Amino acid sequence: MCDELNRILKQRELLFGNQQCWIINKSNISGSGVFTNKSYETGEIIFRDTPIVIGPRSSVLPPACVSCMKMGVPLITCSKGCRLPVCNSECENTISHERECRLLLEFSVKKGEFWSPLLYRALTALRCLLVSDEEKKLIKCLSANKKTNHIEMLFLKKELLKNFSDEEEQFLNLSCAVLSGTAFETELGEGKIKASLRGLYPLAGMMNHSCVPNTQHYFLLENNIQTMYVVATCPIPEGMELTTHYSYLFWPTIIRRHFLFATKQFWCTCNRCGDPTEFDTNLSALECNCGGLILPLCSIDMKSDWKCGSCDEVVPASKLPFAKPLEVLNKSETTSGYKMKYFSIIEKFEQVWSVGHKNTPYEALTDEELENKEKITKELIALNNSLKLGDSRIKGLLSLELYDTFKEKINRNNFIEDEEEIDWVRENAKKILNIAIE
Ligand SMILES: C[S@@+](CC[C@H](N)C(=O)[O-])C[C@H]1O[C@@H](n2cnc3c(N)ncnc32)[C@H](O)[C@@H]1O
Repeated sequence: MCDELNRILKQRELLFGNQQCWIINKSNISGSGVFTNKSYETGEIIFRDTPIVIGPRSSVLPPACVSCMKMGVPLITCSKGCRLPVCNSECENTISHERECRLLLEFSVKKGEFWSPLLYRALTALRCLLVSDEEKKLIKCLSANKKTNHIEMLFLKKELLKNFSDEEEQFLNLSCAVLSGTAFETELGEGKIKASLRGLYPLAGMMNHSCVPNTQHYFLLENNIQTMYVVATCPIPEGMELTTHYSYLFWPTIIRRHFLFATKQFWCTCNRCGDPTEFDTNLSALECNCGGLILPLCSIDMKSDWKCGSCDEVVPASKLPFAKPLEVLNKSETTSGYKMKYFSIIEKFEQVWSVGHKNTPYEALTDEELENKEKITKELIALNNSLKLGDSRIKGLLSLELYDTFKEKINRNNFIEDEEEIDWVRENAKKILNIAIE
């Protein structure tokens, strides 16, 4: 399997002019993974990847033109009867749309006056039928979600009158499972109005998950291809496995692990998940009535007791507020009366993203509010560092917020403790986010 993958991926890479500095090998984390062939510095690009297919996500989201993927423009129904939304006749006549349009017509799309949201949501899976034979082989090598009964198949069957052949049906089912197991979310569009898409990036899709990943990625539209760049977030020695993350990294262990299980069907056992204190950040802790912190005795055993580090109170798993951990995400107070320390972290993030923006622009802030924004932004950057997340995207965004806070302080001639820090923070944001900053 690794040999076949290396061969096809290498050929693909040459097609896009990259130089191979990675290899697919057996992984100690799970199955196969991507390994480096040389060492990398923080911020260095490791590889570029291009999607086998890209298109709408299967969930309910505002639609975009299926050709140019523009959102927020009036959409019309393709006049040839495929019932997909396009924004004008030019988009209706692109080569890529004509191919999928023809395919849909071959399967006899049910008649209808308007474009079909169901076909729109199933389109990315359907596009898998149109890829080259070599790319079909690649799809067959990628990790598939174990779930069956894919919603896209239901949508297609509802909107098409003709049946798929057994071979087509099997490949479509597999494509749905691979999309759900391996696709990356991405956005296309200008300004704030962006279409939410998913793309099957075969090399990046071979990277295993870690809650302390050593890479992050960003997308650039190059020659009309939504290209993914995978970058080192810390120094990576030659031969090391490259890891990415499939869950939000500031969630506490119990939530990350349940999320990974719900979406990708595995229980993560990385170093961070195995450490009840999450590298001394206590991000997972519950606040005890005595003022101490309650932590799991074994953080990778979902049946483990939890214990307060100050008063030694033991909370059995059955009394924990996590009967349904993912529901905890929507509540600030947990049902059993214990508050999660994590909620104070969410509050801080919310403050950082809102103060200085929208209803409270920088000019309207009091000096005290400005100081507070600086303080909590620095706290969150420190938390990023304690969690060993290196030059993560969040650190880049936080650095940008801190830089804007410093700029406002300079405008006001307010005291700045460490003037060199301003340049350092600006350079950090620039480097991590790959953007120009004045
Ligand atoms: C995108 S694939 C990664 C490549 C995969 N290892 C392979 O051999 O095809 C994702 C799947 O790999 C496995 N996986 C990834 N990271 C993992 C981890 N940290 N622990 C356990 N399994 C993991 C899970 O089965 C997951 O659904």
